[in-house]
Parts: sequence; structure tokens; C-alpha cells
Amino acid sequence: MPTSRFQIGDTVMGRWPGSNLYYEVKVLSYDNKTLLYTVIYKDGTELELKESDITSLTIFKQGVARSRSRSRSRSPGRPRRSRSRSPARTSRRSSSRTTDVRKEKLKEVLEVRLTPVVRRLEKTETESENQAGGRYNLRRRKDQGDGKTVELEQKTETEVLTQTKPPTAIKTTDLEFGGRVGVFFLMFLLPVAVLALHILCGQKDASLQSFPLEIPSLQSLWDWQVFGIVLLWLLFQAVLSLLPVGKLVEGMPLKNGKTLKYRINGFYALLLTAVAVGVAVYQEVDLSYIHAHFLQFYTSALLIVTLLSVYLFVRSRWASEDELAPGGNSGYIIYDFFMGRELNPCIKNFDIKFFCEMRPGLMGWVLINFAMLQAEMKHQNLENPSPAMLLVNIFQLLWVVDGFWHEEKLLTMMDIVYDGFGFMLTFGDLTFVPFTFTCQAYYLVSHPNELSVFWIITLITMNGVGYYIFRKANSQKFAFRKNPSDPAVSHLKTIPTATGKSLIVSGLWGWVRHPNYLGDIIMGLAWSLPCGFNHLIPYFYLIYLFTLLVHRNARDECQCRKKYGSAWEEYCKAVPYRIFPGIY
Ligand SMILES: NC(=O)C1=CN([C@@H]2O[C@H](COP(=O)(O)OP(=O)(O)OC[C@H]3O[C@@H](n4cnc5c(N)ncnc54)[C@H](OP(=O)(O)O)[C@@H]3O)[C@@H](O)[C@H]2O)C=CC1
Ligand SMILES: CC(C)CCC[C@@H](C)[C@H]1CC=C2C3=C(CC[C@@]21C)[C@@]1(C)CC[C@H](O)C(C)(C)[C@@H]1CC3
Repeated sequence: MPTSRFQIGDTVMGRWPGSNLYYEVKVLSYDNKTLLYTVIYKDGTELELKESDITSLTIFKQGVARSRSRSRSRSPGRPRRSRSRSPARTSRRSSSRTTDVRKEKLKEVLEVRLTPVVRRLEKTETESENQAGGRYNLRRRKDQGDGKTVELEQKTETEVLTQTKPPTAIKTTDLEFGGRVGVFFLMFLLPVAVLALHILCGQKDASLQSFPLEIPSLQSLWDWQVFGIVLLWLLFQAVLSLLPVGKLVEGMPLKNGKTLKYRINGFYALLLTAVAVGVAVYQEVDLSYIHAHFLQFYTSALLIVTLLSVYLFVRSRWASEDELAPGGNSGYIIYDFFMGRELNPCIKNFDIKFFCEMRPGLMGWVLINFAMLQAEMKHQNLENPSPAMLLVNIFQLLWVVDGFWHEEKLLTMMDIVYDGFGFMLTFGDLTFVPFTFTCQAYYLVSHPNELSVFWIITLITMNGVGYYIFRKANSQKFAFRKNPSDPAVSHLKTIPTATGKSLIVSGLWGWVRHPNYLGDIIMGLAWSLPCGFNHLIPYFYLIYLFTLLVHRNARDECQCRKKYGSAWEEYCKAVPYRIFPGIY
């Protein structure tokens, strides 16, 4: 192996593909043609790595030691922000220089990456465990009796430190949604599809055969007063989100080691919004105004989404590389505009993405549903809302309340940790959620549907079952990631992975690989069925959810395969179905 830097049998630190995590590996061979090293991880996983993904133990330890001494002298507050020393930049530049320079740069990379987390080690053990999403053990433990494996036995500093890093913002090469052409069409199709949905839901003949639809006049699409109301709504929700009530929680560590702080007060904001709406209704504000001006509300929201997306794209030009999302950095303007370049665009401490993801959209959804309930009573001259309308309102309210009750969990989700904030998410959060998730209630205003007692009980049971699966699966995974030895989840069987995290392979997560998606889809069905079978249009949410979750499942599995390698394959063998047991 004359040209290789590392020799067969050397113990070195190897980067886990697709991440910033370094683990101890042994060099098994070197291929002069492909310039790849075959290395073996401590759990037996063999992989081929590039030289740039390997570093010697000495250099790695020096990096850790230096970072430790530096961090102690630093203030315990927010870590220093350093544009010029961004890890991504440093590592990119270093690749074109000499080996010595590379070594020096690598030390720097490790130093910068590790520093802030050393600070975390000075906290209590529980804190560091929570932040790291669990503790990590590189050794694959021998199975114990029932084949159950236990995580975390031994925790080295480096393991915890490196594990907490999110993926690097290298140039995005795997384009999703059909690449540039796909997103270009999506960007026009999505708003038009939502508009068509509105027109269909609102007209007497809601059948798909009523195409081509009557195009609404431009005048009927715009109203300055409605635009003002939408702006006020956004402002009101932003103010509520800044209220100093509720706990302050640290988000997942960013690439530069920095963590952002989030005020978890969504549930209080929901209560305050309910009080404000209650007062308005008491003051005889007619909420059916929203129904009467629904299209104008939609176009106002769409204009705000477009302006916000442009603002986000423009400001991302000044973002440092470590502030960029891994998925929206292709260099193609259209694609990056759609996917979003910046991971967590903030104005001071206000994270725009975190705010938009739930607040205005989910609260708006509940408010619009309630407005539709009032509109139904008005239009159909009812003294009380119909059972169908009540079920839709209650089922969806339960889901939204649940979302706000567990708001903190959003911080660990793919949308916050991985996806950029661009047109797709702004449109999804601020228009798609409030203006399509409400389609059942909107439909019921002009398409009454009688429900028998049997049907009502069946729908309540269906929603209950779906909710139980959704909640239990999500809570179990969250509790397990937070602390695998938590008595509530410690009985679960697991598959260890080379990253040190384990995969649950029993209970709901041993039934299908995404039980939470299954629960969500069952609920989605229970939300549409109250509208009867006359038209397909109230099933829009179900169709959307099914498509989104199947696509999301594929995205997530692709990431998990990269992260967990052979352990993920083992999990797929043990749990062959993705979402629907015995079917898919
Ligand atoms: N109604 C709607 O419009 C939408 C609803 N949702 C809902 O949001 C919820 C969250 O969804 P989402 O964030 O997509 O995905 P999940 O909550 O399912 O998270 C997937 C992650 O869980 C971890 N994981 C996967 N399998 C296992 C296992 N066996 N044991 C332990 N950890 C595992 C992996 O991350 P790691 O190992 O890194 O922890 C994986 O990346 C779902 O209930 C979904 O239905 C989502 C999107 C839209
Ligand atoms: C085709 C569209 C442009 C796609 C838009 C997708 C978005 C509407 C959804 C993507 C993931 C979402 C989640 C929630 C709302 C819908 C979007 C934004 C969620 C915040 C709702 C509340 C839940 O409790 C949750 C589990 C936290 C949801 C997380 C994902």
C-alpha cells in the first residue's frame, strides 16, 4: 500500500457516512484504484471510506484535548459565533492543500466542532443525555438472555460529543421532488390545486366532473381588509409565542455546536387564542365572515407566503455555510428557493421556521373549523351544529391540542433538524395546513350529511384507535431516544447500531416500521368519513396524508439506511412492513 496514509491494522477514527460522527475503526485494506480504505467498526460493520473521512487517533485526541482546554476558558453562555471558522468551510478549503495543512485544519475542525459540547458535559448527566438524544456505546453488547440489548454502558467524551452533530451542509446533489423541473411545476401546481379544492368544496356540485371550474374574477380574490386580518393574526400569534410563559428548551445542537433556545408555550397560546375568540363571539363578531371570504383569506396568505419565501431566500445569501440546510444547497435557484437554504432563519432569538411550523397554521385551522361550524348553522338554519360538523371539529381539535401539548418534540423532527425553510414549508405551514386541512368542515357547510348513532360510535372508535397508535408510538420513540433506560421503555427489545443508538424492534415499532404514520392515517380516515360518500373532495386530506407519509417514509428510510447501515437492514428484515401490517 505505498500511496496510502494509513496502514492495514491501524486503529484510526472513521467518519460515519452521511454524518459528522467519528468512531474508532480498524483499517482492513486499501484499494489503490478506488483510493478507498475498507475499515471495520467495533460492532463489526465493514465500510469503504475515503481518506478524507479518516483521521489518526492522535490528531483526533489532540483536537478533543485542545477543545476541552479552550472551552473551559470560555464563557458558559452562548458559544462564540465564528463565520470564518465554520467547520464546513474549513474542511472544504483544506482538501486542496498539502497534507500538513490538512492535518492542521482537521485539528481545527474537530476543535471547533467539539468545543460547545464539552460545555454540555459540565452539566448534569441527565441534561447531557437529553441533549444528545440518548447516550452512546460503540460496543455491540452480547445479547442478554431474551435477545434484548441494552444501550449505554460506557460513555466516552468523544462519543457523546460527536454524536450530537447534525449533518454537514455539503452541496446537495441528490435532488428530491423531481429536481429542478419537478419543483418548478410543484411551485405553480400546489397553489392552483388548493384554489381548485376551495372552489370545488364551496360549490353545490362538488364532483370532480364539474371541471373545468369557473375561474373566479380577480376582484373576488382580493380584499384589503382580509389581508389586514391575516397580518394581524400573524402578529397576534408572534406576540403570544414571545410571552415569557412556559419552559425554555434547547434545540438540537447545530453544526457550529450552537443550540438555539425555544420558548415552549404553544399550549398556553392556544388557550389564550381560545379566550380571544370566545370574547369576539361574545361581542357578536360573526365568524362566518371567514367562510364568506375564504378565497380572499387564501390569496392573502399566499401573497404573504411568497413574500416570506423571497425574504428567506435573499437573506440566506448572508448565511454562513454552517447555517445552511443539507437539503437546500444545490446551487440551482429554483430548487433551493423551493427547498429552503437556511436551516433555522432567526431574527434575533425568534426562529421563524419553528414559529411558522405550528403556530399560525394549526391555530388558524382550528379557528377556521369553528368559523365553518358557525357558517353551517347560519346557512342551514340550524340551532345546533350537525353531528358530522361536531365530529370533524372535535377530532381535529384533539389532534391540534395534542400537537401543542407535545410541542417540544417538534424540535427533534426532520422538518426542524434537517429541512431548510423555503417555499415548500412556508406554503405548507401557512396555507396548506389552514386552507386544506379544513376542507371537511368547509364541505359540510353546503353539503349536509346525516349520521346514524352507529356511524357516530364507529367514527369515534376509529379516531380513538388511530390516536392511541399515533400517540403511543410517538411517545415511546421520544422517551426511548431521551433515555433508553426509562422504565416505560426499558422492556422493549432493540437492535444496536454502530452509532451507539438502538432501534426499537418490539411493541408498536416491531409491528410496522412507522406505526405513528399508520395511526395518523386511521385518524385521517375518521375525519373524512363524516362527510359521506357523495364526493371525493372531502377525502383530499386523507389522500394528501397518505401520499405525504409514504414519501416521507421513503425519505426517512433512506436517511436511516445511511445512518445505521447493516443494523437498519437487520431491522427491515425483523419488521418487514413499513406502514400497513401485512400490506406495505
Ligand atoms: N398530518 C400531517 O400533515 C403530518 C403528520 N406527521 C406526523 O408527525 C409524526 C412524526 O413524524 P416524522 O418526524 O416524519 O417521523 P418519525 O417520528 O417516525 O421519526 C423517524 C425517525 O425515528 C427514528 N426511528 C425510526 N425507527 C425507529 C425505531 N425502530 N426505533 C427507534 N427510533 C426509530 C429515526 O431517527 P433517529 O434514529 O435519528 O432518532 C427516524 O429517522 C408522525 O406521527 C406523523 O404521522 C408528519 C408529517 C405530516
Ligand atoms: C405539499 C405540501 C407543500 C407539503 C406540506 C407539508 C406540511 C403541511 C407538513 C409537513 C410536516 C408537517 C407537520 C405538521 C403540520 C403539517 C406539516 C407542516 C405538524 C407540526 C402538525 C402537528 C403535529 O402534532 C406534528 C406531529 C408536530 C406535525 C409535524 C409535521
